[in-house]
Amino acid sequence: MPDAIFEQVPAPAEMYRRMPASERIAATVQAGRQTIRDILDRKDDRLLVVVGPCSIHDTEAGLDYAQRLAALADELSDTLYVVMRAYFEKPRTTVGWKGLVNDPHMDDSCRIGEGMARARQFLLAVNALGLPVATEALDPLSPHYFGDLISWTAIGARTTESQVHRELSSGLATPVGFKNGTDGSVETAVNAILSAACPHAFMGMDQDGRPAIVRTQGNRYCHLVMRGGGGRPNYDTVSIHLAEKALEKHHIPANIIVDCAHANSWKQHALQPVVLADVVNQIREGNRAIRGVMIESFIEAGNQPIPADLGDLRYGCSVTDACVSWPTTEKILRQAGQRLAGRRGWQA
Ligand SMILES: O=C[C@H](O)[C@H](O)COP(=O)(O)O
Ligand SMILES: C=C(OP(=O)(O)O)C(=O)O
Repeated sequence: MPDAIFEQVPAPAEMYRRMPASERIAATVQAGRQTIRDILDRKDDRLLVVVGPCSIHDTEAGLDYAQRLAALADELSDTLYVVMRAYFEKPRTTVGWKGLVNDPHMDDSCRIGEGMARARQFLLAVNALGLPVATEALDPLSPHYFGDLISWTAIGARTTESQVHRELSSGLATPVGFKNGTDGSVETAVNAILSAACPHAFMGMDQDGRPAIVRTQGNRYCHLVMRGGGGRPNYDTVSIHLAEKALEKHHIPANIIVDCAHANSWKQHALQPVVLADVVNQIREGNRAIRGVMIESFIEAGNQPIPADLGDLRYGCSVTDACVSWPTTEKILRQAGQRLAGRRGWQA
């Protein structure tokens, strides 16, 4: 037995009963998943844009952001397919706040049951706006609690090499983007895509919270997310070209999403617009592999440490990685939309 203390939390089925998804919400999720599959299958030539805060710590500010984003998504829907980034679980390099699910009160009380419920409530509210949502799957049990409300999943750079996350991805109902490793290794993500495409059997839990053997069918909508690493970005033309070749070598569709943040911008939020503009240029120049981009954005630019008194938190400002502000987000997405407008069929 592990040397640990166990506290019970409600089973996923109980949370579904308390917070069910309406038909309209379920339709938003399904439409989100199908549109992303169509983008990956090159049946839809819009650019997928996964954009939103590095992490959700204040659901009120998160919803304020979602309302702004829903309007912008509508405005740009001819050329961009916008999905909100809503990350509730943060993989840390060493230690730090692990996100709303793990510690919803940001005080190390780690009321994980409450965190699951708050994440679910938030996802219901965002999907109710007609805005589909993307998240990172970190804890293998979390998708049981709110996976029905997610349209796109990321596996992070720190877990792309993990068998547990590859198995999990093989059974997710969403397209899954595997990040390249923190050392910049694309091979790690290629191996993850190959693994997750296959059926797996592993230990997990059912919706009633009972231990269960999980048997999956394999997920054929896994793809590569380039986020830079090993001390350098990898969104440049040559790196993208080499990644395409690595995918083709393994007969994997050459579908790439470029993360404009993280090592691609040396975690400097002010560089994300530069990366985005470069990627849009590559697409205008004829690149067909880049199907989407990721941007870390919130209401206020930058980030802030978590203060001892949470009353001192700055509204709408990230408590994890630095984000571009809302005005910058509007500006750069409108520019991307304009630069890609009239180019329908460029990727088909
Ligand atoms: O996107 C978020 C961070 O880059 C990731 O969680 C690692 O953060 P850390 O290095 O501050 O722990
Ligand atoms: C942790 C993240 O990214 P990465 O796994 O690329 O570091 C993230 O997108 O929040």
